[in-house]
Amino acid sequence: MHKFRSLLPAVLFTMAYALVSLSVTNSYYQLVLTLVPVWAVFGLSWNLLSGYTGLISFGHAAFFGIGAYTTALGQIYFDLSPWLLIPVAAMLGGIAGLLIGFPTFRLQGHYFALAMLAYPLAILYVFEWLGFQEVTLPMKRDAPIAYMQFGDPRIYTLLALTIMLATIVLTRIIEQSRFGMALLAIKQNEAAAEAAGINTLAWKLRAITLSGAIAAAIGAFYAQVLLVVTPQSVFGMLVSAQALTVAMFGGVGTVWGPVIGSVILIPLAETLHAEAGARFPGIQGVIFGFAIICVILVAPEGLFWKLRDLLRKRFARATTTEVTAAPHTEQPGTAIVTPLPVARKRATSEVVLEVRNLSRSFGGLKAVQNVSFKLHKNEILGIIGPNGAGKTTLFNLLNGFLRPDQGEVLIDGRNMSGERPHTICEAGIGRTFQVMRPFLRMSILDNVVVGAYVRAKTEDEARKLAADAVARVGLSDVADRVAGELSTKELRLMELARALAGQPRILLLDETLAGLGHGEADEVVAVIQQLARDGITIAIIEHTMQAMVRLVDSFVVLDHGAVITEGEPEVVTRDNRVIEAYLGKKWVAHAPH
Ligand SMILES: Nc1ncnc2c1ncn2[C@@H]1O[C@H](COP(=O)(O)OP(=O)(O)OP(=O)(O)O)[C@@H](O)[C@H]1O
Repeated sequence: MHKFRSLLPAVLFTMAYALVSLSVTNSYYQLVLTLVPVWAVFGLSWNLLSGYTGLISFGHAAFFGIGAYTTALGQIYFDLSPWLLIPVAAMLGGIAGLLIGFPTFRLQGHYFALAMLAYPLAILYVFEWLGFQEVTLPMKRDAPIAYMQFGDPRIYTLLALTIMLATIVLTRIIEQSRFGMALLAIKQNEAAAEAAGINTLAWKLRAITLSGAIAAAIGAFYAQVLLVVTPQSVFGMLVSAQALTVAMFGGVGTVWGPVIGSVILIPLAETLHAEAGARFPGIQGVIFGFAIICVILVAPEGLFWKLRDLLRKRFARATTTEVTAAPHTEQPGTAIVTPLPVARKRATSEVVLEVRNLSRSFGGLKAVQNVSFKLHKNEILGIIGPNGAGKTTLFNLLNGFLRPDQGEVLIDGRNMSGERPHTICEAGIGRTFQVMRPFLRMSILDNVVVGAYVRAKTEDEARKLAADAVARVGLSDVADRVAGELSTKELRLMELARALAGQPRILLLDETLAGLGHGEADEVVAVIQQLARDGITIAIIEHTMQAMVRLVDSFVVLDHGAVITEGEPEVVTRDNRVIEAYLGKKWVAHAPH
């Protein structure tokens, strides 16, 4: 019911648009009315990949053009109906997406955007060499319906609107599913998403396949509307720019963005082209360029988000008095805190994680050298060492962010070194980060849901696991707040909950107490102790020893990438090599023995 209600504005908008377009008789304006939903769908296809994952594509014309030529050539050479050719175009667009995505997703950020630029340009020249400079679709006056060649141009508008509504519904379904959540998580922090068990490459490939299919389908329909296809008009730079501009102008990462962008920009550009195109050729390009500059300056994420933020601020101001007058509720994070110290299951002799001779260098720097240790079930192991000792690099090797140059990581006796982070997460290892990696625009609960997908089969199960994890760290009261508004302590607890939601057997905590005040650190320590009591095995990196001495069962001490000693806290804290590594040689003489 809720899902249906969220589609209501789109349905009402489409119906109103259809009513307006039915009353227009001028064929030029009718064409403009058809082009608005056409470019909106193209923008929606771009949005599905770039708006949700943040991987900007400058080359969506590749898919659009493949679709346009499929329907044109399919009719010329095989006399097939566009009703069949449009789905075929979608399939070819999807395959092209997969083929393009596989090599190109190896690149990040600007490199990805630039590589995407190359595809439509390359295909454009191939089509020119092949002699498809200007392809005119054959006229089929005898079977206009079978060949989608309607005498009444309003039918094209209605068809374009139907495709637009279908794309909006599809995007909405994706948004509210594990697919959409995975894409948003990738956009905000790909490494954190991967560590939380999301197979980022697989989701990105699904996104580009679907995006390519939609772009090709609408390209095929566009060819059918214009009845003539040239390489420039479907593979050209302006076409790719059009997808990007309508989505960026209207708002990225929302179904409304491309629709708003199209409704405003397309009639503007088309009217100017008709009125002044003869005197100022390429005036559309100028309009799109100008629109991009305006958006970047005034509303970098697009009109939709700017308006939404303004409305929210106004609404928040109107309700401030009510909020301050509300009765004081308990502070977040306090409910679960129990006094220290507490009895828990002692570490057993069962080894759950074994590290054997692990090494990793960066150029000439040996960040981790020949490190070996064992982590026993129910143990809390502290990994300490001065700045640059190799602690975080060690965790990155354990959870698959880095491949070791040498050595093995055995989880329950199985060698997992070199596996991808989401696979290691699936095997039962959760982790948090020294520099926190929240998904800032998402609520606490949604942040944690992302971590639950690795275990949950259904959306409901994921929500339940996430709610349990949020309760375990004491954040239930603030679960709906956006992560960007949280304090350091709440963010640390949220990261802990995200790792917990995947029901790990082993947790790797990287400086979870960093940046916390004294009382706050005690609260987080209490949560960690509770997790250990619940049977989770923990390895925790910490810079300072004080907080750790009362928390851990044993230490591994690193210096210059190598283990200098290991053992119980009482022994390790008196070790001369440890004192020397932390305080320097001159302190060794004064150290109590
Ligand atoms: N990706 C990288 N490329 C090059 N050098 C790196 C890289 N990552 C880490 N290093 C270097 O490896 C060494 C170990 O770094 P690491 O971050 O693992 O230490 P750490 O013990 O976690 O330190 P800190 O307590 O300051 O976080 C440092 O000298 C660091 O500069």
